[in-house]
Amino acid sequence: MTPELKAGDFLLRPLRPEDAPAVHRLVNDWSVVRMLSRLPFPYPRDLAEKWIASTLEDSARGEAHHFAVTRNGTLLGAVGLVLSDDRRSASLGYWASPAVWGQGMTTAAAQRVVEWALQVLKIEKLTADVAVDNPGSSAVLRKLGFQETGRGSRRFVSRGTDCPIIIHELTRSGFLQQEATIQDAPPPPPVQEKASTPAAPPLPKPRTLLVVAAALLDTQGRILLARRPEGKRLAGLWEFPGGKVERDETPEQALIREMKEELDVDLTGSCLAPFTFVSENAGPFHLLMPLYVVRRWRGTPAPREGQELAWVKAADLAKYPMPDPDLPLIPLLQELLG
Ligand SMILES: Nc1nc2c([nH]c(=O)n2[C@@H]2O[C@H](COP(=O)(O)OP(=O)(O)OP(=O)(O)O)[C@@H](O)[C@H]2O)c(=O)[nH]1
Repeated sequence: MTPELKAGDFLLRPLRPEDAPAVHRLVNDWSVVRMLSRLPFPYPRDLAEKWIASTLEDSARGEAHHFAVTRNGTLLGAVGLVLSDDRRSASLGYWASPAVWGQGMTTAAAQRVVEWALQVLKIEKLTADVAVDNPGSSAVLRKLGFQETGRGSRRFVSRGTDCPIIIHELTRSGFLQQEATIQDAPPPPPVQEKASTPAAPPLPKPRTLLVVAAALLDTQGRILLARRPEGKRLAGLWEFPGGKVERDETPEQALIREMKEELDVDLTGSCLAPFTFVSENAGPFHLLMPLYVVRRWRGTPAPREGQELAWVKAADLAKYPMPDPDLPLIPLLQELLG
């Protein structure tokens, strides 16, 4: 199902039947509809209703996810993803009310949907087509890290003719690389007086981030997972509770602090059994994450930071989308608890 996502001031949510008047008013505008290949102009009201109904069916089947972009309850545009049959790639599309053009809304909303698609749906490749006379839309895609991969032509119903288009693509690895480059941009190289052999482009500098996490096990051998809340990096993914080790803290002290802050449980004096660790590229940093197994604690885990909690059987772990670095932990926990 299509979730609710936050992007700054904007709430992205599934479309609803009652959005039809606003969708019709915003799309039935030549400056908007001329850039959307499949829609006629004028745009009839019943098409808005049919489109919204189809987005709900597609979402229930997991074939597409369309989001209404709203601010303070007002619908201002939409962002959509249509998945391929094998669910490994998707095409991205969007439109926005001209009243908010140039304010960064489309970039913010599309960026959030792209992150969600790559991180939560684990999509490998996103594509987007843009009419050549729509440079604003190409600029949005470039800001999201898309690259032009080709040119083509497509029939635009509203214009009654074929129009040249630019095909753009963003791969999951390209997205991760971009995240790393933005956060760890190395200083510019010193200017060289004489050009010798051309220097290889600088590799992003890996910064190792030490994060501790715990697999809290209940008496039935279920593991506690927490879902990262909207607004945090990797929002929507399930992970082992924990957090960054602060300066002057041991990993165990950090774990006790994080468990108190996040779950209001007290691990003081509990057996914190080192189980395994993650050492993986995690985009903007290299993640080093010791994972402890903890079977006893004081208190009942409660979501103190707006996260959702779930007690999950080892066999069901793969049903909960997790950050990529966590994936190798799943079979290890299944072996421990199997
Ligand atoms: N706690 C935890 N973090 C994980 C896991 N897997 C994983 O990639 N991470 C990453 O490790 C980093 C941990 O940072 P965090 O945001 O939880 O740490 P924190 O509680 O100190 O956060 P704060 O800086 O927002 O207060 C995040 O980038 C997170 O995505 C996991 O299983 N558990």
